[in-house]
Amino acid sequence: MSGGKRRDGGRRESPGAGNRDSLAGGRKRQGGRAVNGQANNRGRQDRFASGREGRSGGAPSSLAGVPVAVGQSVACDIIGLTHDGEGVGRVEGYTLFVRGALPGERVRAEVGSIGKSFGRAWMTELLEVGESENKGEGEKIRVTPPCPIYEDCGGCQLQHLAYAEQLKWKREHVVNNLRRIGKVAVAGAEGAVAAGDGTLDGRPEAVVHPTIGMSEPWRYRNKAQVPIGSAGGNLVGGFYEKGSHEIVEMGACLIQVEENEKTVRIVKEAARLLDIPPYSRESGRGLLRHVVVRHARTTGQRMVVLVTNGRDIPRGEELVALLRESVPGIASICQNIQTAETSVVFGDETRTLWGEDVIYDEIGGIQFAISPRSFFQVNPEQTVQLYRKAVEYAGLTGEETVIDAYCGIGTISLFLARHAKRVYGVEIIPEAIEDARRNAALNDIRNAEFAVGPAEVVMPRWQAEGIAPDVIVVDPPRKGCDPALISTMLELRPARIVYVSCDPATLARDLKLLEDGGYRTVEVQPVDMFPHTGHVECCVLLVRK
Ligand SMILES: C[S@@+](CC[C@H](N)C(=O)[O-])C[C@H]1O[C@@H](n2cnc3c(N)ncnc32)[C@H](O)[C@@H]1O
Repeated sequence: MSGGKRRDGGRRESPGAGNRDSLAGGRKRQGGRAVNGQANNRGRQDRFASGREGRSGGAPSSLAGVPVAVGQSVACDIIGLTHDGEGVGRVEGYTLFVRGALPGERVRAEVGSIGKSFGRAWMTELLEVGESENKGEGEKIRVTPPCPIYEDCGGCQLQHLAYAEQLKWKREHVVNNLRRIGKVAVAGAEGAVAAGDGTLDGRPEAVVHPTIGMSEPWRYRNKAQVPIGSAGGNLVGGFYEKGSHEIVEMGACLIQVEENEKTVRIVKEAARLLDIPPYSRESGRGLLRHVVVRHARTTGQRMVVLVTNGRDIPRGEELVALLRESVPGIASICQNIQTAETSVVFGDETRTLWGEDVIYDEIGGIQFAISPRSFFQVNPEQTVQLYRKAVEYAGLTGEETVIDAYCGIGTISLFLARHAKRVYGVEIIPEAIEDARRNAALNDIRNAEFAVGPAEVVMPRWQAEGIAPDVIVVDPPRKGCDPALISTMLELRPARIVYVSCDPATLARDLKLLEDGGYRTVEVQPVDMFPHTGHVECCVLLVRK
């Protein structure tokens, strides 16, 4: 498989890489090395033009009171990093988000767009390298991204940041959100008064532990969701270019398990061979929209889901036969029908074209059946760490009643059930609850029961039925918990709440509500479920005051 297309005709230098002395000894001159080719800059400028804040084409290139203009080359100090991996720069007090720059560096950047409160730019030269607090031999902040398509692909944001620094940054990102949005008293937080007795500004401190990372942070994803389109009349499938909906052909993805890479390649080749028309976002025509593949690490089973813009697949039987013949370990071939003009991947209807309607995997000694649309954590190695932490924070003795809200296919519920008297799981996707029930039976777990529906509706019903949980576990999607659910949790008054979150900002917002409602944040464990991306997962323990 070929690598993705490059705009700059080759791998861009990763400035600072290899300059060990300078990292240990603070800032050093780099001699103004150029890092971006002109062609690439133009591509970036196009993308900036579509940004919300400011314009690079058509609109004014300067604004009253803004110290930089579009197209201007400026030197700036980088003082932070956004979760999109952009360096936060300052020019005369004005904020510039600088793509490619890292905290502690001084860079030259070309301004792509400006607005009243901030602008966007891309780094053209590294002027001074940053300083690492990890001063071990050979440790660097900036490293050369190993992925050949990193600069163009929107999937990873932090490959140019050394892995140890990523873990450190993720913890800081969590701390900052808890402090700024959640007003949580975090041990070691700036601006608060630590009394040295475990209190901060008179409040007990929450401890945010170092991020649990991976020893080998590559090839971890067990699920690939690949958009399909066409380029030059050919079917392509790969990734959305950074900041756009243009689909670029991709051969390799270094955070995917190789099995998924191979499965996707076979599906694309088969679709080309059989002339299955790719979907076009612009016209709304064509058939194949997405190829979703999963690989179960412990059983080796593979699943293919063809997301199509309609029910009929021309030469569908031949396609299934080709996949059965060519994909090792294939256990399930499904079709999901999505005809809406939307960026939502799955439609409501899924049917099995061949094999089982699920594949099976195992985490921490528990078996799980996984359906095409069910949520299943994508990094199995780190999932064990996360779930063990959730069980530890739940502090179970075997006598407790536990509610697991947003339970998916019952993963956390079944981990908890081994240590609790009774577990109630609730989840909005019916197939996921079917899986959860099947999974409980598969593992002979009889003290867990599951309900379908919005957690914010089902929990008050349980409350009315007299279910009184000792512990509530929540693991909501990125938008966090529904306010009605938080209110019910506060009324139910469990001794402990364990909050598993994939978004530190919404987590912090919800912790504030829970703290205001009588709970105290005790411990926060960040877990790196998604190395090289800006995402971080957290497991949080709250206790009733
Ligand atoms: C981050 S996943 C967690 C799943 C599960 N705890 C796990 O670890 O596999 C969030 C889950 O919440 C479900 N969900 C989203 N909104 C919901 C709601 N209002 N009520 C119940 N479940 C919801 C999603 O379908 C998804 O399965």
